[in-house]
Amino acid sequence: MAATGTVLVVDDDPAICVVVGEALRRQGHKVKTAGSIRERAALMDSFTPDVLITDVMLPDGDGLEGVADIIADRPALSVIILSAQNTLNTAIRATEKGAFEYLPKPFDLNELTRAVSDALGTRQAENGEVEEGEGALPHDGLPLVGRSPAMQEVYRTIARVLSNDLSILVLGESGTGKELVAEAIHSLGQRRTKPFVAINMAAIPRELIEAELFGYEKGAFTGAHARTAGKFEQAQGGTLFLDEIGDMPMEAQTRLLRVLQSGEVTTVGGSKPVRVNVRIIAATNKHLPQLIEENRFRQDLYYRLNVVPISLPALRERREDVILLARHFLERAAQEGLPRKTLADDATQLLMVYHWPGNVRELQNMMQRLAVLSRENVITGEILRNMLPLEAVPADYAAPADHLAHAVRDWARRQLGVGIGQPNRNLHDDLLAVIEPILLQEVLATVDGNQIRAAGLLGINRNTLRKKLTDYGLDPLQLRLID
Ligand SMILES: Nc1ncnc2c1ncn2[C@@H]1O[C@H](COP(=O)(O)OP(=O)(O)OP(=O)(O)O)[C@@H](O)[C@H]1O
Repeated sequence: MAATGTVLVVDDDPAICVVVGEALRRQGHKVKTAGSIRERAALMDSFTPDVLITDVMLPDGDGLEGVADIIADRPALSVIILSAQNTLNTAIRATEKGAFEYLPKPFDLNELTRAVSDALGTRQAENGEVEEGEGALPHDGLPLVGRSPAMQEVYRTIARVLSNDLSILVLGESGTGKELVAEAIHSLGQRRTKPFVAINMAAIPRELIEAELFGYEKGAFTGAHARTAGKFEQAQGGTLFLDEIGDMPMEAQTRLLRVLQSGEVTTVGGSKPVRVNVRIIAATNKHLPQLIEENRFRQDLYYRLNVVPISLPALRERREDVILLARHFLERAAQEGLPRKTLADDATQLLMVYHWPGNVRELQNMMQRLAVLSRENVITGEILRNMLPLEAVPADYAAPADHLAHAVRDWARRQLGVGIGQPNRNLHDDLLAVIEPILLQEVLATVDGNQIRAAGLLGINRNTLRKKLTDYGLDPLQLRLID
């Protein structure tokens, strides 16, 4: 059985307290939250947590101060430090204070829930409570992976809507995770014990949308053999996810608006309205204001749905998440029993340069394909290139060193072709005369003309650098100005 315990979360950002608190509660932990050192101290008088998660920058001081004393008082307590000051210094300080784990902000919720499970597992193992082989704790944290600033913004908004029923409009290209966000809001929110019902407007014939949404009476149309409840009734008490709302026909929009205003649904062919209580989350990859202008979407419905917008960034706009996601999908495949695969450096490079028109869905499919089909356990750039559709590799893609190698080969062939057989060629020095000044210029410009630092970066001594500058006629002071 997975270890559960008591956790105190200290962070002055209420959104973080809510999201972290909910994720941990879902795993069966008992959680309390505090927003300052003072509140932390007050709570710790009456509540004995197994794990303390604390931010460093708190409104009334440094969250790390006092941690060593707390640990001295309660040796069984595990402390996890969160910090937005992602410096080595903070990490070192956290370790010196005896923290069990240090997580730089923005952090991945899965990583945090895993750290809590690990802390509890270690603690119980030390106390002899865990039987052999039971140490690995499953972590079914939040399904959303990503730690880019854009995703942190998404997490914050999700946290703010969990305790209310405001309508939400999720915007983003296909495959960015709109449905996943809707599911997360439902499963973490106050309606989680009730149904989550999804309907995709683009996947249903236009003439059937109203019957699907609002239900129909027996005999309402050919084939309507019995009264059938629509998605609204099916979602009673829970959440209704209206996917691809931009594809909803105008007539259905009018009817939807009426339902949202009145809170009552009347089936197609029926006359007796039924009261419904559902939270609406709509999603679209279309630009609704444009559709409004073209009279294809009702403005009043737009306002009704767009109470809280959540914009999901395209994957190419948050490249820092690509590798995290790729590893997540490979790990998931491994947990499903497929061979465990890792990514070689040149494979990660390739994943980072690709523009992902199909967003996270495309990345997920690609990783699943690799997990199933590749015979190698380490995925190299070569394997990736062979397995990807041709258009997956941009035509101009090459690692920077490949470009240079190509240019040098080209240069050498030209030089050898022109005047071949001439004695006393000095190709080595000629090549250096082409590339060396460029290297010197770039390095000096980066360090603002500072020759000591430039020599350090180049790995040559300062006198050698000065001599080269003179030989090439380069003025370091002017190089400061190079952009
Ligand atoms: N941040 C994420 N972390 C983990 N998995 C993700 C993430 N975003 C998307 N996915 C996965 O990618 C796939 C596509 O996501 P989803 O269906 O939610 O996208 P969508 O924006 O609703 O797409 P569409 O507009 O085509 O309906 C799903 O399998 C989902 O689980």
